[in-house]
Formats: sequence, structure tokens, C-alpha cells
Amino acid sequence: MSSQGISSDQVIAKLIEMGFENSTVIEAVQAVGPSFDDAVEYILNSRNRNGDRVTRSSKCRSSNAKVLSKRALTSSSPLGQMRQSSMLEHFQSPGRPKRSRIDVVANVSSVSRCEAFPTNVEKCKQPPPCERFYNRNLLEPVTVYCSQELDVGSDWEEKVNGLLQKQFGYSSLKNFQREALAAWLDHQDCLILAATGSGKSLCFQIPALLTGKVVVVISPLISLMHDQCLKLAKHGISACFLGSGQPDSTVENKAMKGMYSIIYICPETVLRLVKQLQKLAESHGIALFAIDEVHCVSKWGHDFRPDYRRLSVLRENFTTSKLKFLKFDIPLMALTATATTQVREDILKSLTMSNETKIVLTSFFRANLRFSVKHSRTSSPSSYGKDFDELIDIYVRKRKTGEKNQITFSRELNNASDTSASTSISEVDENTENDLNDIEDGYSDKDDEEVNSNKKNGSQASKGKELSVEYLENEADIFQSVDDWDVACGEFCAQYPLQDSDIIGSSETVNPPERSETRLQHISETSEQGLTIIYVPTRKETLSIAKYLCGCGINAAAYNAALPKAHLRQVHKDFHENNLEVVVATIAFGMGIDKLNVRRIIHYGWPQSLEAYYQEAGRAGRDGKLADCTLITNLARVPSLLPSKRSEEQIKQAYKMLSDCFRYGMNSSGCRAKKLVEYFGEEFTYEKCLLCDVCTNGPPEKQNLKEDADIFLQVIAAYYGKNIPVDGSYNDVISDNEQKSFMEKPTLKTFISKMREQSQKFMATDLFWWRGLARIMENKGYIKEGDEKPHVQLKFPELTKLGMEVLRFKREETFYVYPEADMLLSLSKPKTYSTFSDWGKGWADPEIRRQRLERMQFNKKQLKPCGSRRRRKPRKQRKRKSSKQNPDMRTVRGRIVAKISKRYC
Ligand SMILES: Nc1ncnc2c1ncn2[C@@H]1O[C@H](COP(=O)(O)OP(=O)(O)OP(=O)(O)O)[C@@H](O)[C@H]1O
Ligand SMILES: [Mg+2]
Repeated sequence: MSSQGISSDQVIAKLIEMGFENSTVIEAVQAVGPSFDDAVEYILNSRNRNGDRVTRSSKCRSSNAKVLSKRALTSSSPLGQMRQSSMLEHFQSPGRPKRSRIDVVANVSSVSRCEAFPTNVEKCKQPPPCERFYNRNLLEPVTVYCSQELDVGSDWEEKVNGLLQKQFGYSSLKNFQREALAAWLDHQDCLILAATGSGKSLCFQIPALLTGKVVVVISPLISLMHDQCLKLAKHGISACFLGSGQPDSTVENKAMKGMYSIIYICPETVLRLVKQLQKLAESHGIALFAIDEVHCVSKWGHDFRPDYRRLSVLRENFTTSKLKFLKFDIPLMALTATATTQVREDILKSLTMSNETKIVLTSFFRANLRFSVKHSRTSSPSSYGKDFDELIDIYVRKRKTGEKNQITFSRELNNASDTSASTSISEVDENTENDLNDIEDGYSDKDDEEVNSNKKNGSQASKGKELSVEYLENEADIFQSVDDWDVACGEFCAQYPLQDSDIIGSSETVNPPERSETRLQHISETSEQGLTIIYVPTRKETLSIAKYLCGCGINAAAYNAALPKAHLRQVHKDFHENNLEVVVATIAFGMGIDKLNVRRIIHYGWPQSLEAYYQEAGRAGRDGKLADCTLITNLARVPSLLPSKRSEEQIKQAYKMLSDCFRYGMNSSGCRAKKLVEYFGEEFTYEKCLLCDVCTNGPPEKQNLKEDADIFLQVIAAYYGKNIPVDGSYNDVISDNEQKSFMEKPTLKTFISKMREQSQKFMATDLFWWRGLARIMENKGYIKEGDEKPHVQLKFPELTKLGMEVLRFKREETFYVYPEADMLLSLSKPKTYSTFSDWGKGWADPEIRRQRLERMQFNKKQLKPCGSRRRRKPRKQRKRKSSKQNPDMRTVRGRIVAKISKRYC
């Protein structure tokens, strides 16, 4: 026993735990006796005695060692709880003969990353810089010297795998992770495009563990940073996050002193801390800059953050030319799960990533996700009962009796949605009554989607609030600020020992895709109910749906950026601790969040893009088990662009993205997973996913729509006065004198009225049929949008050259196509009268007319008290406006036909 009251064995054990070599420790204890301080001193001095390199930081070594030894003796937690994985353990092959000892120190000014890692991953010529240990309470960095020269060699991967196993509990790296790490070892910039839940985070976490240098991760949301830090801490890795506008700079100061292995930071803060980060690079070394969710860089992406665009400062300020102590530019690693080819190019350019940037691309396909699309009105609480019946069944009816339901919907939030709830009962009838009219409204003459959106949101706005773009923007959570929580920063110290329960995921997390049916055998179903996230477009809907579900006995909570920050944190906490069953959220929730047992994602209403949709759907099934991604939306309504500040260019792009999303929903014949991955530019190697609604139910029957297509082409050609030339040389560009002014341009609806007028057969064919057919004909290249302004759905159809040729030469004998979702919907609409003319004739009978008028009067009266006047008014306005725009409406016949057809539809 020493004077400090510990035995030689205890000192040896502690020193070994700290990562010192066995033989070195024994030698030291034999030399100085059972004194922890002296043994550390002895080991450190022995290196100097051996004539190893001494550098600046060696001056503070002994004080650091003292701090460490003091902590080791006083800390109640075992030392092991403070340490990160030892470089030695990962690089030294067992039984390998010892090499000369090298004193490696914290000052990395003389030790570049290349010294720690070879350029060609064949041979490591230099040792790694150092390993740092952290005291959980003091968070003092302590330099521990690696006593052996490293030889990473070609088996670096095995060593990383060992580290993976120990630190994370994973058996091996995935292929794309291996590629990304190899690029980083080679000092290359790297753009990683891999599916949601594939494990991208590991690509930037491993470098921190390997080098002992700091990894700086740029992340868009505090909740995401928090989530990742928490996970790292559980895996024994110290991390912190730095948001913007922090009143207390303690964590930031510690971070800039290199006290955390991984620093999560928002883009604004990176821009502010460039100088400090340069100092950090000099004092401790920065292994890499990771830009997570890098699609936020791109204006063409779905979640553009202007500050992300300024991240080119990373390339400008952390190069060898700028920082003389660097031997290589600090590599950039950019990661995302949702980037189209255009977005990828924009990322590379905006971040000024090197020309040799390695692009690591994996399949975007998530084999265990079951995609489907369903139709619903979704516009009011009256739809909830039908739409969430299955969900209620899952959570409530099947729940074991006696289990107490915990309602997490707070009183204040409850009050917020009272308005919508109070109208729900009276709206049921009204909605049923007006269903068809409402559907027709979805494509009105005043069909500017943005305007429609304002109208829609406006009707949802709380009473007393003025309807303004700002208010609507506020309503929709279009742009999520980084400060989504009530904390600006936080630190997470490594926690040891690792519990089994802490090891999240397994090597089976993502099943490698395989061919055809055998693939499905790997996807296990689970009986657990798991969690559900319902994504809705507006904040108000988060509240009303959460309230509805709570009323049904589900543990549901609302999440949107306008709710109190403390509530948002609580929801996150409850979500992670499985205290919630359903989170009803705007886009503010979920990006990057890794929760294994999310069993279903429901999009209730149109998402704004397929990127957003796929990103949000990607929260499901991260345990590799079967999970559902359902889009429930009003297929009869053309989706609208939620208001936001956009440049003209961005508006065009936003419409394009929305239109792609709309077409995804309308698709009735192609595998949904295939559509999604192909959207991201991937060639889908399987024929189908075998899981989605289209794969399982099969496509609808093909129909020969030759006659429909012909009349459609004819009325367009007739309008533009096109005498079909004999040689079929129709020019796409309408000459100046033929070109009508914007206001005069006929809309799709105008052409539909013409077709109804001209053909007995098509008199009763409704809008959705033609709308769907117009899309199909547009895809075939027969017609095109004639307006310069972008639209989600073709609005001003014009003939193309091909369309003209088809018409002129009657090239196609048949026109077999799969009717799309809205076309099928129009077929399924209940029709009171067997034919349109039957219904029309009814007006001629005085008794029938009297009854109908009475009913209309009655309905009008009924609608007034339940707030439907707001809904009716715009319809009247539209009629007036349309009569100005549409010459047909000026004639009595035109008006009657339009009125009757509207009533019918
Ligand atoms: N090598 C590996 N072996 C097994 N599982 C792994 C491996 N790497 C990562 N994982 C698992 O992958 C899961 C998802 O990881 P991560 O959060 O990094 O995904 P991501 O690709 O960033 O997804 P997102 O795009 O949604 O942010 C983790 O919970 C982890 O369990
Ligand atoms: Mg991620």
C-alpha cells in the first residue's frame, strides 16, 4: 500500500485502463512503487529519457498528468468511464512486436493528419497525434501519449471494425461507409448520397475516434444536434452542440479548446467562429468538416437554408495555403439522403468542394418501406374519423384492457384547436353534401395554386387574426429555423459503461436489397405497434388532429415551430422514450432523427416535394422491419404551393417539385418505390418493390382512350385555328397574330366545356377524367403547357408538333393507357342520374324543378350558421370572374351548361 492508500495492483489497473501499455505500466510501478502520480510521471519522463521528440505541449504534460491522476483518484466513477477508445487498441495488432516509442503530443501543428493516416491507406508513416480523455465533471482535456508507432496498413478496416464493435456494437462497416472513410483517409472531399437510415453519421463519427482530433459537424436543427449528441454520449463519445445566439459561451469556449470529440454546430455559428476554429485546427487538429443534410445548401433542394450556402468559408479558410501548419486541406464530407442530380451539382459548386471530390452513392431504395396513396378530403375534422380509423384500431381497440391512457395534449394546446372542433359536427353534413362541388373547386378558373393556398389557409386561420402572407407563412412551417428549441447549446459527456440497451441498431439494420421475392423474406413484420408520425401542412392541423386522436384515446402530441419550446423538447423526449404513440407534426419535426421503432409515417395532405416526402418517410422502419408510409390526400384537389418568400427562379422550381409530387400521387400503375428512387436519378434495378399499394393491388385495367384523346386534340387545334397542314408540319410556336393574350388563353376547363358541348358521349365526363387524360397526353408529348407561368397541373393546353401529327395522320390506332388516380376517382363518384341528360331533363319537369329549388334554398340556409359562407363566397367570385374570362359563359347556353355540369360534377 502506498501513502495514497492504494495498492500496486490498483495503480496498474488504473494506468492500463487509461490506455498505457501493460509492460510500461509494470515497469513504472516497479520503479516508483504504488504511487499513481509518480508512475504517470515516470512513464512520461521515460519517453523523454528515451530521446523521443519533445514539443511545445510537453511543457504542460505533467500538469495534465496531474489533473488526470487527481481525477483518477478522486472521481467516484471508474476511470474507464472517462476515456475514449484508445488509439492503441485499435491500431496495434495483437502480438505484434513493439516498435520504437514515439512521444506524440497534443500540439498538432507538427503532426498533420497525413502523419496520422497514410494517403494511400497502405502504410502509416507517422503516429497519430494523441488521444484525449475527458473528465465528465471538469471536462478538462488530457493528453495521453501513444507509445507506439502505428502501422494502419491495409487492415485499417479491420481495426475500424474492432472499434465499431466496441464503441457502437456494430459488427462491420457498410460498404458505403468504408468508401467514405477511405476517401477521408486519402484527404479527399466526399459527397455521400445514401438512403435515410443507412448510417451516414458513422462516416464522420469514426474519424473523431480514430484520430483524437475534433470533427466539426454542420447541422440544420438543434433538435437533430441534440439527438445525435445524446446518442454519442451513450456510446462513450463526448460531444456538444452550438446553436446561434448563445447567451452563455461556456460550452463554446470549451469546444474551441478541443474538449469535445465532435462539435455539432449550426451554419450561422460556423460563420462566426471561423477564427476560433482555425485556432482549434492548430491546437488540437480538425479531422474533417461534415456538412450533414447538405441538400439544405441548394436552392433547388426542398429545404434551402441561405446560411448553408455560405459554408464555402470552410474551403476558403481551412486550406494549406491559408493555414501553414496544415499539410492537407481539411476535408469536407457532405451528406444527404435526398438530392437530385441538379442538387448534387449545386452542392459541389456552392461549397467549392475540390474537383477530386469522391462521390459515394448508394441506393436510395428502402426495401422495408411499404408506400401507398389514399384519397381523402383531409380538409376538416369530419374526415379524421374515416382516415384515422385504422390508426385508432391499432393503438386503442387492440390495446390491452387496463392500460392507462396518458393524454399528453396540454390544456393550452387544447384550447387552441377549439374552434375547429366546435364546427366539426355541423360540418359533417355540409361536407358530404358539398363533396362533389368541393372537388370541382379544386380546379377552378381561379386556379392559381398559390392563391388557392392562401384561401385554404385563410379559412383555417384563427378568428380575429388578419389574413396576410406573413401570417400564412407562420402557419405553415415552410422554413424551420435552426433555433427550434429553447436551448442554444449543450454538452454531452461520454457515458460508460455501455449498456446493452444503449447499443442501438444492429448489423441487420438495413437489409441489403436482393432480387425479387427473396428480398421480402428478409423483411420481418413486427407485431409491435411502434410509433407513428403524421405530417400535416399547417400548424393548425397539428393541433386539431392531435386533439382528435387524444379524444379517441391515443397518446398523441402536436409538434410545430410555433408551440412553446419547452413543449417541443418534451415531445422529443417522450417520443424517444416511447411515451408517445403518435406525433402530429409539420416539417419542423424529424429531419435526421434516428428512432428505430417508427412503424408508420402518414402524410395527411400534399407534401411540397418528393424530396421532403422521402426524407420524412425515411423516419420509418429504421430497424429494418416492415413499416408503412402512407400519403393520405385529396386526390381531387391540385396541391397548392405554401406561401413563402421565393425568387422567381425558386417559384418555378417549387412548382416543378410540387408537380412531381402530385404526379407521384396520381400514379396508379407504376411501383411507388421505383418512382421515388428514379426521381433521385437512380436506376431501379428491380422491377418492383413488391410491397407498395400498386405492386400488391396491381394496376387498374388499361383503357383505350383513343376517342377521348382525339376529341381533346381536335378542340385544341380548332381553337387555335389550326388547319391541319397536309404535310403535318405544325409549328409548336403559335405566330404572333394567333397568339392570344394571357387573359384570353383558353384553360383546360374551356376545352372541357367545348368537348361536352360537341360530343354527346362526353357530355357527362367530368373534369377529373379530362385532367388525368391531359397529364397522360402531356407525358406522351402530345400537348404542353401554354403558359409561361408554372403550374402544378397543365392549365393552358397547347398542341405540340407530335400532337398535331397524331391528329393529322391518325398515327395511333389505339390509345391504351392506365387511368390515373383522379380519373379512377371520377369513375367512382356516385351518380344520381344514369346520364347527364337525364339529370338535365329533370329541370324541365315543374315539380322536380320546384323540389330541387326548395332543396337548394334549404341547403343555403343550413350552411350559413356553420361558417360555410366563407367557403361559398369565393365560389361566387370565381363564377363572375370566369364569365369574363370564358367567352362561353357570356351566352345563356354556356352558362346553363356550365351550371348544370358543375352541379353534376
Ligand atoms: N455499420 C453499421 N452496422 C449496423 N448498423 C449501423 C451501421 N452504421 C449505422 N448503423 C445504424 O444505422 C442507423 C441510422 O444511422 P444514421 O442516423 O446515421 O442514418 P442516416 O443515414 O444519417 O439517416 P438520415 O438520412 O435519416 O439522417 C443507426 O441507428 C445505426 O443503428
Ligand atoms: Mg443523418
